[in-house]
Amino acid sequence: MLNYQPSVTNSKTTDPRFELSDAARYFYRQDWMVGTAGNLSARLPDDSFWITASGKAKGELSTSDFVRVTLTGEILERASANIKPSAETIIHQVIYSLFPAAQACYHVHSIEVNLVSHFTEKLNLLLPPLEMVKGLGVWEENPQVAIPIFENHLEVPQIAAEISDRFSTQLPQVPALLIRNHGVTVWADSLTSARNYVELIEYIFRYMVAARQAGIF
Ligand SMILES: CSCCC(=O)C(=O)COP(=O)(O)O
Ligand SMILES: [Zn+2]
Repeated sequence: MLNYQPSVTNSKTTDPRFELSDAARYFYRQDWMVGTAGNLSARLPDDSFWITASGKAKGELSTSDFVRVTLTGEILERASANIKPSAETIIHQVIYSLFPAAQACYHVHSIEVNLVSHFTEKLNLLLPPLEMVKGLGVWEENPQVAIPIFENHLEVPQIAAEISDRFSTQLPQVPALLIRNHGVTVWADSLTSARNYVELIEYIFRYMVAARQAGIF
């Protein structure tokens, strides 16, 4: 008997839009991608990337809710002409251009991100020296790790330009950045790692909010 594998199985393993949709549904259920908030992308071997279309409910994405764009933002593929790439695509372009190893870039909005973004007025937010920081790639005893913070300008290209300018001269210690009153963006060398980074960062932010309430940090 022929061992028939339906083609959908094959495309599910090779087309990152399935994993991006699953991740978005998971983040939605955590309250980190409420409504249409946030955007996710995955880089392809030709350096183009699939990104969530703008204004789509992130808890119920399908493969037609993505746009394939180049590193300069040119649209290559979409289900129909009225589907637009995320309004924040230019931030993903900057991340993929600055970090050639990045294969995925995830941006979510949680309550904790917005709370901790007020814990300092400086350009960097010091993270507590938790064991969890190792999951972000810093294997040090008592790590002193800070996450860069950017202002939430109305014009997204201005946010992207400030990220590009700052990171061109000073690389971040961890693959993550905060936009004040807005959200967090992480990048990683795989979709699985990007999902883990979001979870780790969200854990650290939850800890920071709870610790501040308890007068610890
Ligand atoms: C309701 S969230 C406002 C826009 C935003 O910050 C975001 O992450 C979602 O924008 P998109 O265009 O990617 O849907
Ligand atoms: Zn956003």
